[in-house]
Amino acid sequence: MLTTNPFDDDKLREECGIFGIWGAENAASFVALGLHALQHRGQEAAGITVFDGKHFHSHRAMGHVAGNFDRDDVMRKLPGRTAIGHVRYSTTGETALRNVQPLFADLAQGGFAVAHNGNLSNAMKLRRTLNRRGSIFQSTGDTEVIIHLVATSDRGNNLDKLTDALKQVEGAYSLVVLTDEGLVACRDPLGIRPLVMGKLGEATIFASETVALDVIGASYLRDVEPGELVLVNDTGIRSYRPFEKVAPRPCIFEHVYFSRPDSIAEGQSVYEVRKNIGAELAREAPVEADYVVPVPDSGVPAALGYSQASAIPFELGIIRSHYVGRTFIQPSQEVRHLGVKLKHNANSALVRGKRIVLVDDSIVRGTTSVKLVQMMRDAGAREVHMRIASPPTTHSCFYGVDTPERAKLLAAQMSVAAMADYINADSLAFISIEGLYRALGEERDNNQPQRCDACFTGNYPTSLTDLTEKEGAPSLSLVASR
Ligand SMILES: O=P(O)(O)OC[C@H]1O[C@H](OP(=O)(O)OP(=O)(O)O)[C@H](O)[C@@H]1O
Ligand SMILES: NC(=O)CC[C@H](N)C(=O)O
Ligand code: SF4
Ligand SMILES: [Mg+2]
Repeated sequence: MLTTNPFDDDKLREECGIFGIWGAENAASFVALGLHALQHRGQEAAGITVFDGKHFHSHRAMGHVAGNFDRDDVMRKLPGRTAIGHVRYSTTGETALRNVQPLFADLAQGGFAVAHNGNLSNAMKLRRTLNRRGSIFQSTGDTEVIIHLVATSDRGNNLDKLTDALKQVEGAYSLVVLTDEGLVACRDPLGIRPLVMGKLGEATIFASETVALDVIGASYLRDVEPGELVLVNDTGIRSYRPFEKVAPRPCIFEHVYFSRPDSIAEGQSVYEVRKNIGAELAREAPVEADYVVPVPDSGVPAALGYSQASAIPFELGIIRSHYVGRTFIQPSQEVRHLGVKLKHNANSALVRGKRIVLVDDSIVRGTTSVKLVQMMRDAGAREVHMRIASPPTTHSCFYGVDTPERAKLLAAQMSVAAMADYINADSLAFISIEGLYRALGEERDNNQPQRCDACFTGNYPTSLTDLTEKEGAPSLSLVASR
């Protein structure tokens, strides 16, 4: 079967970025710019769908936004005042053109286009049911089940059909949906993935992160609320809350790694939070050293915070090449190792003879840490201490981040002491889950955590129907397995 299941996938990637705009001439150009600012969220493929008042037009392509949506011949074919777009890292369904979003279908009531950030944890089950009822899928991903549920809904208009569909899915979704009734933006009831709303003149904009508003000079209005559907069309902007209200569980990893540091996430500067995490880490896991060295780029703000709180000078002991993509997207373990070497190099003149604290945001497989600790030693560092600005990543994500299966997560296999040995560091420490919440200005409620932190705790905020069916085990075993 060509359909891939997220739990079979061995690659480590990020998530997706979405963007939608209503009411601007050449809407597609704004989407292209917005997607460019969201490129860090997905580098496999990109797509834009526009509605010109009569017809829908789409262009979807493998690769980056630049190189596809900076071409006149492509942009000329995307006319209209309303558009949505997507940058993709696959979580369900292979990296192939048929899975590139926005997905589009001509339904009985008209065209329907959707762009999705997140992952549905019961997509495989829904797909099997829909298949049995005669649905013919064009893609192998999770998102298309939403289209089939809309297509087969007996409700009246697109908004009601969409609501009906979303009540049947489980997991994480931030969506922008385009129909001839308007542009709809929505977040799942737990608000696991982000989605913000902005304004540029008369135009209304939705984007995964505020950096996508900045790039086009739009102002931030507010977050789309968990469980909210916002419909924008020529009659105005209307908000709907069709789901039973539950306590939100936004993804805590957005603050640690995924979002760009210049974004404002849930009202907080991502950069400031990362510095706070570094400062908490310095308090929780101090060490005597000569320099605090960040693992660029993502470790930089936390390292600054660590340095400021510990009064150990911040220095660039590792220089990163800007011409190498993320290590994430390399297909094999061998190439991934090579990727890390290509990407980072020691600043030997600085680190020789020094005691170094290396600060990174996370350890997933350990590939980066093993390489960089050795790189510091080869460059003559006297001691190498590793500090990580998140708790040990012990569990996989099923909500739109492509972490590897549990068995491949270093922290799922060994203790912190064993990990220190494995990466050959003089010491290794991770921030505690409580410290991470403190950096966000909160105290973790252990009975009802304020956020999704499942990759660190195993406390998944939804059922994981597909995983449970695959493993034949109740998902509660995961919840209790911390
Ligand atoms: O333990 P590992 O399996 O090596 O994964 C963890 C590393 O991967 C990410 O960095 P990456 O280099 O992919 O991207 P970045 O440039 O955004 O930091 C993350 O920031 C860690 O450095
Ligand atoms: N990373 C994501 O948000 C991916 C969206 C969707 N699940 C896909 O695989 O295309
Ligand atoms: S499992 Fe981790 S990465 Fe996934 S949504 Fe929860 S906190 Fe975020
Ligand atoms: Mg990194």
